Amino acid sequence: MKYVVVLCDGMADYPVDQWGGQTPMTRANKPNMDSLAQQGAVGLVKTVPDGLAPGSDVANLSVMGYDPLKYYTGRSPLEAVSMGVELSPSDWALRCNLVTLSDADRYEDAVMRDYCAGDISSQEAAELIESIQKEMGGGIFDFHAGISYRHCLVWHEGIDPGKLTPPHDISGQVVGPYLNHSPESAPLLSMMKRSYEILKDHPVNQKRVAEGKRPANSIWLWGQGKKPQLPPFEDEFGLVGGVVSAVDLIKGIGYCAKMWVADVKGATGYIDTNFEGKAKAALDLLDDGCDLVYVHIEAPDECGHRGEADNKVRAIEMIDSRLLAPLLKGLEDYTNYRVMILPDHPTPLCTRTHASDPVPFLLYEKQAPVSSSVVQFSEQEAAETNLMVEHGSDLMRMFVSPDPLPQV
Ligand SMILES: O=C(O)[C@H](O)COP(=O)(O)O
Repeated sequence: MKYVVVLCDGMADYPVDQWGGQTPMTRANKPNMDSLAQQGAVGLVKTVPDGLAPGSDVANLSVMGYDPLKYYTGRSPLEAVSMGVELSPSDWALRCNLVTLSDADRYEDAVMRDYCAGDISSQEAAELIESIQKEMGGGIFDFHAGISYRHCLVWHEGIDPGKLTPPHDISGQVVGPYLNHSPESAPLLSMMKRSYEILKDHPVNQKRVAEGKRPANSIWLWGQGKKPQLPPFEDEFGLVGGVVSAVDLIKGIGYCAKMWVADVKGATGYIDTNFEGKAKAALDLLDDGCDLVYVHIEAPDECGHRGEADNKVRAIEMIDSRLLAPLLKGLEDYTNYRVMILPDHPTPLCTRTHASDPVPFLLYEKQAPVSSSVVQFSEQEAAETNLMVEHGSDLMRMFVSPDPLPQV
């Protein structure tokens, strides 16, 4: 038996008034997902435990079968592992976004124009992070360049700085009320403010502005944590697992769980990603010996954060036609296989950030189709089956169990 998880980050949403109550999932033309839902077990799963903030870190740990209440130690340390950044037990890792702030006399009065600095390229970002490291790193702080706007700060012998707000939570808002002025966070706030002076006239940004692109004129620090300890996936589930993703967060979880991690050329974390390449990488992992592969697609989440309604629908349609279709075709080489499809959390267009609502899932087995009343794979139809998985980390056990899939 082979197992494939297709994790459509942020895909769930709320009914959109301008669309007559449709959600991106019901508006999208996704015949492959709908066909699997018609023959599979469909329900809702609570991926974000009460008391934890909704994010892909917590939610994907759940879906991978790791209870976040037991294993979650912060977002950035997971990303740091994927970036090859060594963390000692006394190090704190923080996510370091490159963001676009509006011009303002005082840093506190600036507006968060863009949490992703116009989707800055990794190459441009590396030059900016190099300048930041040169001016502010090398002592107890070290900056490490990652992918696009996503980077890492290591605070050696650091402390917990307290509440730090993700920049994608405050798009379009004045940043002042969201800055942490505590003594513990003081060195971080000081570096954020100083970064504006380092970056605002940087040649990379001067060129971006001249090209009509948004400048990456500040770092924004959040997602702090310490080195995680995950039991190997194979020890937990008796299966060799693999991960396909464009983003360090998911690859980092894979590395921490001792899973195989693929690198896909052209995987971008946005709607211009290499959908077909991710499908091929997943099939290659299965052919090379993985029993289970976890394929993560970031695009619907990014479209949600950016309020790009039509692009979010397109992202779902491209997952269905350019990733799921070739994946299912390749899986036909196996006598039997199971597929699980779900988002990790909603990223509603109306809020442009994450929500903790339970999300729809489908479980399908080639040789054991389930008679289902479901017509479309959607938030509403998943709620109507009354199949509810209260503890998200239980879903993986249901998926890989030798027992038949639940009848709904
Ligand atoms: O900063 C990022 O990578 C994303 O905007 C955060 O969203 P995610 O938690 O859904 O990946």
